Order: sequence, then structure tokens, then C-alpha cells
Amino acid sequence: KNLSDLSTNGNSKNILWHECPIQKLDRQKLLQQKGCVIWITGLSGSGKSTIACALSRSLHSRGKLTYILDGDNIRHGLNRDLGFKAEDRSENIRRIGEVAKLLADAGIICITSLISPYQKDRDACRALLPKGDFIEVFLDVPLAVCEARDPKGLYKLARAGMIKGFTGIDDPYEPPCSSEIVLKQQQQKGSDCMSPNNAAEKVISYLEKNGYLRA
Ligand SMILES: Nc1ncnc2c1ncn2[C@@H]1O[C@H](COP(=O)(O)OS(=O)(=O)O)[C@@H](OP(=O)(O)O)[C@H]1O
Ligand SMILES: Nc1ncnc2c1ncn2[C@@H]1O[C@H](COP(=O)(O)OP(=O)(O)O)[C@@H](O)[C@H]1O
Repeated sequence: KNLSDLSTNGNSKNILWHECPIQKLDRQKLLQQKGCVIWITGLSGSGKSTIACALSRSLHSRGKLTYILDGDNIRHGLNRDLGFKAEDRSENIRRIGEVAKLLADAGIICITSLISPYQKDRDACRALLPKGDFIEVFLDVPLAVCEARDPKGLYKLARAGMIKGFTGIDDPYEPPCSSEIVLKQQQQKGSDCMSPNNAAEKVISYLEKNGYLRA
């Protein structure tokens, strides 16, 4: 190794990047797909986890390897030290963005389902990936619909002041302005314009059209 290549990165000094002869392209060839990140963002209750699962199931049945990074789940382990203040949410997203980047480099179709309320945090994750490989999916579901669903009873607690800083109630959500895919949920009851399976199909069409389902 050439000592002049030793570098500093963050708090790490004297580190050198190690290349392996087996690269992303080789892994993609093996898997017959392209590694990428499908970044699902939206309010609590907008359907992120449901759509992530529908998408994973559908891609799996076509022989494609996926992995879901779900905010709730990752907060049980890797991110168990983080809460919900703005810096903690940013760090949550930064770490998951880095893990997603590794999974995409492994050739996997990585699906993240996080509120990710801040544009700058989402954009920082986008910037970690090669152009095109970060596919943002905005679940554009009105707060009233999410609040009416309230599957975990958290909106009720937030309205009663028992949870402080709940997204959409007393904490911000910055809607994305240039997502690759926008999935809109109408407010009328019984509207089936965005069933989880329809939503998954829209994402799969995008992947197909953009060459992610072949090596
Ligand atoms: N204060 C507050 N605000 C928002 N959400 C809260 C809060 N406290 C707990 N929860 C639960 O945590 C889930 C969101 O975690 P995320 O990691 O996706 O959030 S973030 O991206 O860091 O903003 C979120 O899950 P989802 O409903 O699946 O989105 C909530 O169940
Ligand atoms: N497309 C949809 N149409 C109707 N209800 C949905 C849809 N997607 C999710 N749901 C329901 O909404 C609730 C919240 O979904 P969930 O996937 O947990 O959202 P999130 O992960 O964004 O918090 C669940 O009860 C789920 O069954």
C-alpha cells in the first residue's frame, strides 16, 4: 500500500480504502438485478411499512433480493440510542442512509421506510449514492387520513399532549419537492386508488423501466 494514500476521515486518521476484486457489478450479475435504495417517506400512518412489505413480497416472488430497513425496527437495535429531536432524527436517517448504501453496493434492492421529515437529511442520503440509485417514494397522504387510521394510538396521545414533538402535530414534516415517485391517497373513504399492491406495482414499473430488475 502507498503510504501517501493514508487519509483522515471524520475522527479516523491514517486509514486507507481497501479494494476487493469482486465488485458491485459482479454481485449484480450473480443476482440479475441492480442494487439501489427505494426511500419511502411520509407521515406516521401513511402506509410506509405496509407498502415496503408489499413491494418486498412482490419483488421476492419475481426472484429479486430485497431488504427492508424500517425506522421502528432499526430503533430497536442500531439506533436504540436515538430519540425524536431534530438532531436524533438526522442521525437516525444518516445511519440508515449509510447502511442502505452498503446494501445497495451488495447488489440488493434496499427499501427504507422512515418518516424522514427533513429535506436536507433525505438529500444527504441521496448524495451518498450513484446518480439514479436513490429512488424517493413520497406517500402523499393527508394528515387527517393518517390520524383517522392511528393504528398505534400515537396521534391520540400526541393530541392529548402525552407525546411531545410528534410529526405532523407539533413537529415538522417537509414534503419532498422532487421525488421520483409520488403516491397520492385521496381523502374519501373507500377510495382504492392506492391499495398497497397498486402502490407496489407503480414502484416495480419504475424499477423495470429504469433497468433495476436486470443486471
Ligand atoms: N415523536 C414522534 N414522532 C414521530 N414518530 C414517533 C414519535 N414517537 C414515536 N414515534 C414512532 O416512531 C416511528 C418513526 O420513526 P422513524 O425512525 O421513521 O422517524 S424519523 O424518520 O427519525 O423521523 C413512527 O412509526 P411509523 O408510524 O411507522 O412512521 C412512530 O410509531
Ligand atoms: N394504501 C392503504 N390504504 C388503506 N390503508 C392502508 C394503506 N396502507 C396502509 N394502510 C393502513 O394504515 C395503517 C398504517 O400503515 P403503516 O404501514 O403502519 O404506516 P407507517 O409505516 O407509515 O406508519 C395500517 O393500519 C395499515 O393497514
